[in-house]
Amino acid sequence: MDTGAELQDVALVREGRPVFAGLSLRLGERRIGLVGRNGSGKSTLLRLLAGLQAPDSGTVRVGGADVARDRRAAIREVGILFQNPDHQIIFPTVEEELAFGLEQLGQPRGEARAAVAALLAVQGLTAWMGRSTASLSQGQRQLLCLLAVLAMRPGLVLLDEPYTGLDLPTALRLQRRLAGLEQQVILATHQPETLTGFDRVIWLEAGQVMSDGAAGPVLEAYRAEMERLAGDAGC
Ligand SMILES: Nc1ncnc2c1ncn2[C@@H]1O[C@H](COP(=O)(O)OP(=O)(O)OP(=O)(O)O)[C@@H](O)[C@H]1O
Repeated sequence: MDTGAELQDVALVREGRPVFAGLSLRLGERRIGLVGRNGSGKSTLLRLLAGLQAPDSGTVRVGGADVARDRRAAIREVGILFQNPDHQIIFPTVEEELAFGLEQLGQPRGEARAAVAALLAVQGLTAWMGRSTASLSQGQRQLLCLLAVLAMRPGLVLLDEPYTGLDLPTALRLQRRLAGLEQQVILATHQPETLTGFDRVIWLEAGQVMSDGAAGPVLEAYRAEMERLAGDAGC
């Protein structure tokens, strides 16, 4: 069986501007970080991997499936956590939010609800079952979105700026939870320190790979360049 993800010669233009032009990447490591300045293409790369955005040309495969064409496979193979949980949460209660994805995968309602109850119990969050999603704090909403992703048991978990807006204890708890995941993780962030210990880091600049390799040297080069740019801007 194919594992991991692969982009082959991916090109994408948005509003007349090229975002990617011939990007090819084989993504097999268990923990991969994405860094890069605003607009460098991190979120778009995650959306391509989730099959939410189709490339203009080239292919994006996850676990062997063409995720832009095979939506069912994409939902099964890939889970994505957006930066803003408000873009992800659509149901009035925690139970409905968590059960929705499972029902989409074909689980009967009763089974999906039982799976949700079990998932919350493992997290020590049984009290969340009937709770209104609107009553959750930002950090709790972020955790709910992560649980919704994990409930689907995808092989690949994509995380877009998962720590933004979280207080330090909440961010550290989330970081520990993510570190413990058995799945493959690809995480885009402006906080390079959260990628320490990752197997691989890819630095994107204007849709191109500036550097790609072990976390230590890539992050060191990235930080040095960001400091140089800050100096150039006279900050
Ligand atoms: N909805 C959209 N419509 C048109 N162009 C878009 C859209 N979203 C992103 N882009 C363009 O795609 C390019 C890459 O943006 P993307 O959001 O992927 O970058 P990013 O690295 O995630 O940035 P940030 O760090 O600011 O979140 C940018 O040039 C951006 O203007």
